[in-house]
Amino acid sequence: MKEITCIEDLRQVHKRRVPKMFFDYVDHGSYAEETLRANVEDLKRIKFRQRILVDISKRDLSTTILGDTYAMPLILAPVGSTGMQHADGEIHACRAAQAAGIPYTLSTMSICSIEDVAANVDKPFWFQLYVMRDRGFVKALIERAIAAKCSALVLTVDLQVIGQRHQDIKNGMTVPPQLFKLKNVLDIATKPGWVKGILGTPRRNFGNIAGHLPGSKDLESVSAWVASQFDASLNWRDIDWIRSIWPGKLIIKGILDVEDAREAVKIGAEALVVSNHGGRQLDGAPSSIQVLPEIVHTVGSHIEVMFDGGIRSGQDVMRALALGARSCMIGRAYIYGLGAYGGPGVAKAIDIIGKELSTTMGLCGVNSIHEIDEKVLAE
Ligand SMILES: Cc1cc2nc3c(=O)[nH]c(=O)nc-3n(C[C@H](O)[C@H](O)[C@H](O)COP(=O)(O)O)c2cc1C
Ligand SMILES: CCCCC(=O)C(=O)O
Repeated sequence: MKEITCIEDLRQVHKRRVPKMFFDYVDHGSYAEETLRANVEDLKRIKFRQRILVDISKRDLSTTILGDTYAMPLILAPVGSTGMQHADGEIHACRAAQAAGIPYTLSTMSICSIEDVAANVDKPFWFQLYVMRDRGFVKALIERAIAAKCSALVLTVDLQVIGQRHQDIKNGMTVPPQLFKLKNVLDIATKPGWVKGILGTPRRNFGNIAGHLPGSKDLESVSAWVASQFDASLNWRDIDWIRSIWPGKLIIKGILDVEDAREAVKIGAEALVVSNHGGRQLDGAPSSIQVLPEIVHTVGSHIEVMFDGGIRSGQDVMRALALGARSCMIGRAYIYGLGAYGGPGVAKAIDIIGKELSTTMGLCGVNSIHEIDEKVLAE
């Protein structure tokens, strides 16, 4: 891994080592991918203000997230099917996050279940909830997260219907995935390391939602499956119900609009994540960074504002913090590391971003996270 110097290097190795259908699932976005591209490009356009001859010998990346102290303002985002990128991927990613001193969020759509992860890590992790039609099942999921001592509930609110990902349809990324489609068989045959890993674990199907998957002989497109299982009627009034079951910290993920941010404050969420789901849902939505300043300006003193979308470097984290985010989630950046090298690859991704952030702070003349504001940006 010595020659891996940036997240793009991890992406290239991921692409070589993991079957195309799973790499594409990560790398792509919905429809024409305008929002996916805008996330990355709009971040890159933001320029820093270099400052010199400031004592930057004692830089400290530590910060608090929802009152707990972490090594840096970085969170591993919930990513569905992580365990198909690398065997037991969720356990490896969670361990890497905990070793680096940052939070890990387990998706409802994970391969390793809440209980699998809890049994294999030392500290609490966060749980991301998708609200399905079967409310008894949703209640049971929340109760499982409580039993596993999850320390925050991340309620994702931007996927009541799924934005189409063209590549997934072409690749046979159905529920379950069509591994035996001829072009996938030919491709998978060239990825022996991945095959060995996956055959070596019993965890190869969605671990949290057994009973809500198509029968063994049925195949459903992801959109048909989401339409049959997810609750499109979910609305603000349901949050009280979730609150009545979940006693802990609640984070609303998937906010792009100031009015919605105000609602999140009104219902008493502890945090919100400014997010367009990594350009995988509403194509044509603004980039996350475009809407961040106004949301922070409006609700930032009432609720903790987190950010995700397009972060591929520590420079990008600095840009989001400069525009008012308190912390950033990364999705693809750590999954590229996982697909490339498993747990050590996730550790590498976190390390790369942390070092880039530290250097960027130094070159902007800043020593601590709470000093970062728009003064680190060029006019
Ligand atoms: C492959 C993949 C799967 C995802 N699955 C979920 C999920 O299950 N739940 C969720 O809330 N967000 C999910 N997301 C969105 C991420 O949590 C996050 O918002 C997004 O990846 C941030 O953008 P970035 O990848 O540019 O960092 C997924 C993202 C990717 C790339
Ligand atoms: C059915 C949702 C799958 C996970 C997800 O959120 C995503 O692929 O973006």
